[in-house]
Amino acid sequence: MGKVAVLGAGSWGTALALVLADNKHDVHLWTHRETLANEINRTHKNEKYLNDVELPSSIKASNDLASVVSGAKHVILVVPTKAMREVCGQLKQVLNDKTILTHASKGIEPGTFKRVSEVIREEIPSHLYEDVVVLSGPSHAEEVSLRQPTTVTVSSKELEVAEKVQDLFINRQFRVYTSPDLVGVELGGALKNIIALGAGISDGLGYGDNAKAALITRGLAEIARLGTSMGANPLTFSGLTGIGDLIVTCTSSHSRNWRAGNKLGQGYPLDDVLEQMGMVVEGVRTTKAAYQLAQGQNVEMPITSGIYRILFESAEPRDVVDQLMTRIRRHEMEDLTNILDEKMNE
Ligand SMILES: NC(=O)C1=CN([C@@H]2O[C@H](COP(=O)(O)OP(=O)(O)OC[C@H]3O[C@@H](n4cnc5c(N)ncnc54)[C@H](OP(=O)(O)O)[C@@H]3O)[C@@H](O)[C@H]2O)C=CC1
Ligand SMILES: O=C(CO)COP(=O)(O)O
Repeated sequence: MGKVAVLGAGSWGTALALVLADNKHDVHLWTHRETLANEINRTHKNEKYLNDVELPSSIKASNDLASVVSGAKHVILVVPTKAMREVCGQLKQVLNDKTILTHASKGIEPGTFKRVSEVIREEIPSHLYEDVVVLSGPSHAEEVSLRQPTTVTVSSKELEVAEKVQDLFINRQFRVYTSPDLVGVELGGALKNIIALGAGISDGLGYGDNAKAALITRGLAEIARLGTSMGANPLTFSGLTGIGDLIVTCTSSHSRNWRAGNKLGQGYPLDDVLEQMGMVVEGVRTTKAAYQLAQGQNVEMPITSGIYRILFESAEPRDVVDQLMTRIRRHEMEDLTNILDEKMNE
């Protein structure tokens, strides 16, 4: 099997490195911290991000980006969305061979409203890669690292390239599907983090399963509304990278977005919550991006707007729930049936 470079030794990068090592690839894991690289090579653990999980010695960690990517047929980018431009800037200096670039990050950039694959394409000259692929779906690192059954989807502009990434990762515990809808796959993964913050807030306030089910279904409706306005296929949101990821993130205490929301619902201030997490909470930046996008495109996203007000305008969570519950009466499926009708007539 060939050499694969995984960039980002947080929880998800380390878990994906494990899947690749299980598939007998030659895995080189890059971290920007020399101390962490040394610790992983010495202890075969990544205590901070995946405590207790034993890493095989076939995973070699390093903070030397050039040596990590040298000769790698595949480069997997798994840093937080916020760090993606910076890491791509470093990567383009050291990429020599034409590789397949896959990212597994979930976010949208505030200000530019770019999806992660668009950020990568902007930063890395196209002669350095065959295609940019996204890997997304309901997949907490903690469960993947225990080899518990997990399903994800890969997508790219060229479906054959996504199929190569499917081959790279698929195994008996990690089932990989393909999708031609790159936009829908990336947006589903990014936008579900906003709703997961909301589910955490709801739980933190002491509301029950009814409220959470409402957030998941009405959240999906507004994800599909924004996603479709950006060119996604609405059906993608009923798949693994839409409702699948929404369920896993809104209902699991593994989710950092849910955990952060839960603390907010209990009344802790955002800055304190983020500091205590020590891991990335992508939903915060993506809420800002989605809120701005929705305003610009005139797309109605009441839950996202409410979460934006809690995060950035110090709105009281209970007041926001009250406002959501007393909005003007609507037909439940109004916008989704309109979208589907339009698609059918295309
Ligand atoms: N965890 C999960 O279960 C899943 C996560 N994802 C997505 O994967 C992406 C990464 O998340 P995850 O691994 O969980 O995040 P973590 O917070 O666990 O780890 C992030 C890693 O990125 C590193 N990093 C941060 N900034 C930079 C930088 N400027 N240059 C280089 N490295 C940097 C961090 O290093 P440092 O220690 O120095 O901060 C850390 O090693 C996110 O977009 C997330 O949504 C997707 C599916 C599942
Ligand atoms: O995307 C994830 C699972 O699919 C992980 O979600 P969190 O970033 O909220 O932990």
